[in-house]
Amino acid sequence: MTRSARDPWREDTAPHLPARLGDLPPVCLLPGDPARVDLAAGVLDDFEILGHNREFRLGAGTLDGVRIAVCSTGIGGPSAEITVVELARLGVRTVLRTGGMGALREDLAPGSVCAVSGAVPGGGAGTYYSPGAFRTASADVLARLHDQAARLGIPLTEVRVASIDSYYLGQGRPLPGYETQAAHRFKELQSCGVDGVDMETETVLAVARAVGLRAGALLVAHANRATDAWLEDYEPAQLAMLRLAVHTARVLEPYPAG
Ligand SMILES: O=P(O)(O)O[C@H]1O[C@H](CO)[C@@H](O)[C@H]1O
Ligand SMILES: O=c1cc[nH]c(=O)[nH]1
Repeated sequence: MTRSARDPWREDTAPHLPARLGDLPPVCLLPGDPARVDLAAGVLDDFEILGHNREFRLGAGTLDGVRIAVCSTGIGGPSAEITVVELARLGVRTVLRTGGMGALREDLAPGSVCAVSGAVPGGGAGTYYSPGAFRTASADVLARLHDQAARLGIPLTEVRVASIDSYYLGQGRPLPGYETQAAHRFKELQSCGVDGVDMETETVLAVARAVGLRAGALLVAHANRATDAWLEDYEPAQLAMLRLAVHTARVLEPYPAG
């Protein structure tokens, strides 16, 4: 069978994600790190890995009988765009990023679990979708995250983020010979009205909106850039975030197609 370069699906199989039409439930969590897909086995029953291709590791499990998928996006906007576009065509209706961030606010200690209300535009691949628009999380996803956090006793802070397709200079980390540029860049980030930085949320929210999906983002602070603190024992914080994510996914009302 000859594939179209413009639309390189092989019948019902996605070009990048290891999945075919009909494989996935309507809700999918989106960690960046493929290893976080395996961690989801700690918060879901009957968890199984469905496939792995490049940075895209895909699994699914259940909570109280509700099936929930987990698919890693890899790092940055380009692979996050691919993930959201292909998940939409595979029949997923709601995506929830479950990622890490660098907090910019001093009071967000490493390990803090944060619900994203929105992301400022301009940081990555999301730029190709509604350029200049502030990216908001779906209101019902945000509301359910707060409900479930209260029910589970997980402290939750609402944040705005910038997603930057550059971990080092773009996030103001100094490199030899680039110290002044990095310091300037860090000040720029501190003054753009956001509480944290990551690398995918903006793209996930922007692309999801464009392809008709409901979307939200839950981020855990892996680091605090204001206090220069780094969380070495990261797994418990990731598990708290994943626990909140799956309980939220379980109670979301179905999101009907366009
Ligand atoms: O932990 P994840 O979800 O990958 O998220 C963060 O960690 C990576 C950088 O180390 C970037 O992907 C960033 O967004
Ligand atoms: O500093 C950080 C930590 C996690 N993720 C990022 O993008 N930056």
